[in-house]
Amino acid sequence: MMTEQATQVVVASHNPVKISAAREGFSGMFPSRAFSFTGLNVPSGVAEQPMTDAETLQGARNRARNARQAKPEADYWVGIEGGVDDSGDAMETFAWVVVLGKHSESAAEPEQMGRARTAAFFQPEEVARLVRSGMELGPADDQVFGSENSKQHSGSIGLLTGDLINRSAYYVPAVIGALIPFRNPTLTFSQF
Ligand SMILES: O=P(O)(O)OP(=O)(O)OP(=O)(O)OC[C@H]1O[C@@H](n2cnc3c(O)ncnc32)[C@H](O)[C@@H]1O
Repeated sequence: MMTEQATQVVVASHNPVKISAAREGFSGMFPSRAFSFTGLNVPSGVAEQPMTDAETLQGARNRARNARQAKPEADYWVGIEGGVDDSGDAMETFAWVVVLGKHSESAAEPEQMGRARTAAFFQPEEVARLVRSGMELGPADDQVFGSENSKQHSGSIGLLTGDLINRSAYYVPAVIGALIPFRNPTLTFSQF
């Protein structure tokens, strides 16, 4: 009997919160399929701390594309980029998720892709001030909360909610959202 090969998903990061969010999102959307997940460090092509919505989306897209270039034999490539936007009256925090599917052989076939953004929340001024002065959000959180490497555990959202929602759980709905075009292949979603 032939054993079915697991569908290979490359997550463009070694951050365990991103890999576990991808795992939950894919298995939730496609419960009957077997997946294997690999983390891969690739350039995001944007600043270490993206400061606008557009830069954050660009980082997620670049990560997914660079992962596809580095591991073309996989089936899906996932770029997750956390960012902030300080253009309003306070510093908003969110992340973008971009999922790319296998390139079709035919040039006429559009690229398979999906994107979604997390919900947003606002940083307290104590953290925002440090980020405005050039610190990344992860280290700024650690300084304010006295934590260590929180970006790979609770994340900002976990520190601010007493872990009611941690960074991984916070990313799961956006991974699910980015998989909508793959779950609805007969519908048309715009390219980006
Ligand atoms: O190894 P990579 O994949 O780069 O993981 P990262 O945690 O550095 O993540 P990002 O590049 O996506 O995020 C840019 C910076 O913003 C921080 N950040 C973004 N969203 C965050 C969140 O929800 N909680 C904690 N830190 C966050 C992050 O830790 C970085 O310092």
